[in-house]
Amino acid sequence: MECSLSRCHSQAVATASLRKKLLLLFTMLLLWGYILYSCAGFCVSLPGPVHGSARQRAAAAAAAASASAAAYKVASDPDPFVSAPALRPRLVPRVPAGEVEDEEEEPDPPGGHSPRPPELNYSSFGTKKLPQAIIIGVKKGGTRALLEFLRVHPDIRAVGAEPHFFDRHFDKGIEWYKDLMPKTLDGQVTMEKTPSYYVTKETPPRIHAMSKDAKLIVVVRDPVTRAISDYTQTLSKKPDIPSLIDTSWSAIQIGIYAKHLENWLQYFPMRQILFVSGERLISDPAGELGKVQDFLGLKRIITDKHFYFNQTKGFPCLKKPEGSSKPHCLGKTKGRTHPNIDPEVVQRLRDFYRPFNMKFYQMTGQNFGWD
Ligand SMILES: Nc1ncnc2c1ncn2[C@@H]1O[C@H](COP(=O)(O)OS(=O)(=O)O)[C@@H](OP(=O)(O)O)[C@H]1O
Repeated sequence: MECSLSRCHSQAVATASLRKKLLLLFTMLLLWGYILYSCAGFCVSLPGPVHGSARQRAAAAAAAASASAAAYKVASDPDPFVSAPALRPRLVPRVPAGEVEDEEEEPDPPGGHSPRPPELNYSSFGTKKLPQAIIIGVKKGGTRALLEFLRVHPDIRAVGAEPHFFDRHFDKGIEWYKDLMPKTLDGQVTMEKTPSYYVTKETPPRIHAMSKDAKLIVVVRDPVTRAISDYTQTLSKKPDIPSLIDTSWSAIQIGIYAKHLENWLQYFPMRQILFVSGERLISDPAGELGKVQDFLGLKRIITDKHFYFNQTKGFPCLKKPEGSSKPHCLGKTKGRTHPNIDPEVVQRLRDFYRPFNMKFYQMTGQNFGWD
């Protein structure tokens, strides 16, 4: 079909302008799509200005979600504070050494990861990895407090419940274990805590076979107080436990830290094991957390400003976990009132542990001040 020169020209101009408009519209659509895609994942609950790369921001958001989930858990606890158990001086339960210890009383729900509101679910990001760092002990040392405090760090992702893979579920295979872990982005550290690992002979070679570079963290506490804490927990479940000090009782054996350390040193060098003071974790949580962050090769993000001392609970709590404005104390099974133990019994325990403590100080090069 023919057209006049001027008509053809105006048609050509109209087509070109329409093309331009369409191109502009398409570019805008693309841009909006990109912005929406980015925001859907990362913008939902960033707690405040977060600096750094997109990856760091994503990591910060993931940690915020984790901390927030922990706060949800505590908020749903009907009684966040302790109640005094019956006093049972002189009683120490007798349980054969090596018998399976009871579970932590307030793990996260089965399935491992902390409960997390759907809009804060970042689990689709990253990949599951085997842990690079494990809190291996000790039972009643303050392991839950350490893990919950560490979870504030944007570069730490941890499974909430105790997996007990290397001591109880080893037959389930390494893939089962890996599948319990939360997804992580590059540069984030995957962690778990199972306090019974420290005293289980099979565990060091098994962890070594998984990774000879694994970083191991042990929260140690005065073995006398630790034993009483363990006893208090057993008492809360079985009020009729027998009354005797018996050094073969596993709760007493757990406190012979030097003996257990020898097993670990057959597989791991001392530089790969960090000993956290359970006492300082209470008196100076930020100081202990500083050392742990250094050990893990992470920036010191968790500092004094994250903690406050809750007078009612008598323990430090998280002031404002990232992603939440609610303070976060551990639940009622953490920081229980201990029964009054006969001073004679306490003295016997002190005397029993003294030489093992000295050996432990010597092996670690640290004086924990328990005597
Ligand atoms: N911030 C904070 N809040 C509450 N409790 C704290 C805290 N820091 C350390 N602790 C001490 O942790 C003790 C329990 O240790 P674990 O978490 O290792 O216990 S368990 O082995 O997992 O059952 C627990 O022992 P008990 O005092 O005997 O209950 C506490 O003394």
